[in-house]
Amino acid sequence: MSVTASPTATPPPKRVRNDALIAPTDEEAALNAASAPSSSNPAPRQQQQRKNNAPQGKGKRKRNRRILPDPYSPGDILYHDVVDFLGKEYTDAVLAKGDDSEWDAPEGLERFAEIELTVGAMTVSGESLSLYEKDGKKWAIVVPFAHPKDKIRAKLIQNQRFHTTADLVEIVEYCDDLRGGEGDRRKNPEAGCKYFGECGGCQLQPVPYAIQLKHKQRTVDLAYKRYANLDASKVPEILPTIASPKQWAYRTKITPHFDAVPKWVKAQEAAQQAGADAEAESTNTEQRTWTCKIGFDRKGMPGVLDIEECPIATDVLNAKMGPERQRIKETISTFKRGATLLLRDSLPAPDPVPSKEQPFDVKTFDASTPHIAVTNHKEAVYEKVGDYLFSFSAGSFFQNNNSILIPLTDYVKEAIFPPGSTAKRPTHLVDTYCGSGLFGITLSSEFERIAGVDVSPEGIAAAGKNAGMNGLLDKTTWLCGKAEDIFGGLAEKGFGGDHSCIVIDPPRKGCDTPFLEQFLNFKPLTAVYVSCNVHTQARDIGWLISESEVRGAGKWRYELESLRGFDLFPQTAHVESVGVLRLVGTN
Ligand SMILES: C[S@@+](CC[C@H](N)C(=O)[O-])C[C@H]1O[C@@H](n2cnc3c(N)ncnc32)[C@H](O)[C@@H]1O
Repeated sequence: MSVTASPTATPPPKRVRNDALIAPTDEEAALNAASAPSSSNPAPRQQQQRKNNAPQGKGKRKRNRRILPDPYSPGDILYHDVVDFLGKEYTDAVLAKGDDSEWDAPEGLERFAEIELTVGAMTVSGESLSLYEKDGKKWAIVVPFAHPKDKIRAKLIQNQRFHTTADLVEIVEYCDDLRGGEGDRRKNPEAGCKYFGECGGCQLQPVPYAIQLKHKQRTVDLAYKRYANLDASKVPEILPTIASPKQWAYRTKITPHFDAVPKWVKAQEAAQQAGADAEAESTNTEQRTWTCKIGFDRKGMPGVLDIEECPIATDVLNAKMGPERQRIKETISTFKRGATLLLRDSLPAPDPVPSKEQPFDVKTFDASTPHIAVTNHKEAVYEKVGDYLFSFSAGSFFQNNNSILIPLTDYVKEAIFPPGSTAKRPTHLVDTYCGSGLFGITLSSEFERIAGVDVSPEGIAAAGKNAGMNGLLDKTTWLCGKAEDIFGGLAEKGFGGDHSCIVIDPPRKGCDTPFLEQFLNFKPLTAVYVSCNVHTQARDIGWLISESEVRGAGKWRYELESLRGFDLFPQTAHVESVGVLRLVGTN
């Protein structure tokens, strides 16, 4: 749908204000000084508490303007990047002055000014960091879509604490050190994504894949330095990131969204229909168009970026994108609000669907069966992982990169049963945050019994159904509740810490304290913590290691045996981190 209007009919788009990066109170400034990368950080859980308890009153206006980013949030991670880039000695010295000058950008960095920079480093999220120095003051400029050693022109947008965010105007001189990957369109015009530079999605696209993996290894390393609050001797060297077998066309779920027709467009249509504005219109020569855009968020800008294809999505999803876009464009005027589409890659429903009586048999499975795209949130989706078949409703959680699920689940299995180990073998598995049972089911052949827990009733229903489909009902139990609820009923089901292991796979916010407390009471032989947010994982694992030393009082403790990333999200800066915890000493 395309509609014209007078240029004054709607205000120009406003930039989204990033509240996460507004300046802090004096108390918060002191807190943040402590949260910069340092082994003397207070425990992160305490930090959060102290921030919430910050006194109110005097200087309230300033306080309201200057709110610290939440710990582990993108703003907090960027702040750590900026401090590392400028040098902690330097930022500590500025903060020690206590005069708020860390919020005052040096002269020459006025809003909307355009300046030339040479990029010095890359942030964890894949943006560029450039140094600006004036009158002895050091400042960082954060610009997307540029790479170390590039010479760039940037338009300054917002001054923050020790840094300014900016838009990329142009790359004056490319440096190829971190470029030349398959997604670098200058080198491979037919590869990669035509939306790179506008879409907020895949920050690492031009970077060669081997360097993407190294970047993610560094991200895991930095997360543990910044957030684990552990002595370096207790954090193992980060192992190389495990590559995704598919680096393009891997994503099995995409959710493009769109806005409803704006009110000004509807008002104008109504006026035109009524013929009331005929005279005004005849004198109005400048016309403006509104187009229905269906896609993803634009980087650093409000509004939707219209997307016709997404090269990291599977082929079947890209094929479905056209008809779905057409359907929305034809019916856009019926939407009162914007909405999000769902496109999910699935195997066709097996006929008959496997059951407890007739479980899934991988030998009869035809691997060449063409996939389909499911768009209804409630419809069942089918995915195969190794010898197992999974089903879940299209709108519920399942890992989005099927190509790496066998390496991932095999790795978790080997972490629990290291080849050649003479240690006691666990016979029972507790699959916490189990979703539709991915780990419990794929690891089932190694265990006598499996218990899973998830807060989502849909997830737990799917886990039960999947256990049935794969002939595992007799040895599995699935509980709907908070992760910590599982511990209350384990003993009566024959689960004891001395013969159990735990898989922990929480959402981005990580684990709640009651769960971690009860984990230490249960004391499993091994735990494998899988996480899509390495920063909260570092916090939780750091706490478990430190607290186990206190509680174990020299008799037992947990050791962080290994840490590595899995690349579930190629071309993006996200990493799935897997940490293996082993009980040392008497159980
Ligand atoms: C990252 S997903 C992992 C799911 C599953 N392990 C998988 O790989 O498919 C996190 C899961 O945690 C669940 N969850 C979130 N908060 C929870 C809580 N407090 N207790 C238990 N489960 C929770 C969500 O419903 C979701 O299924």
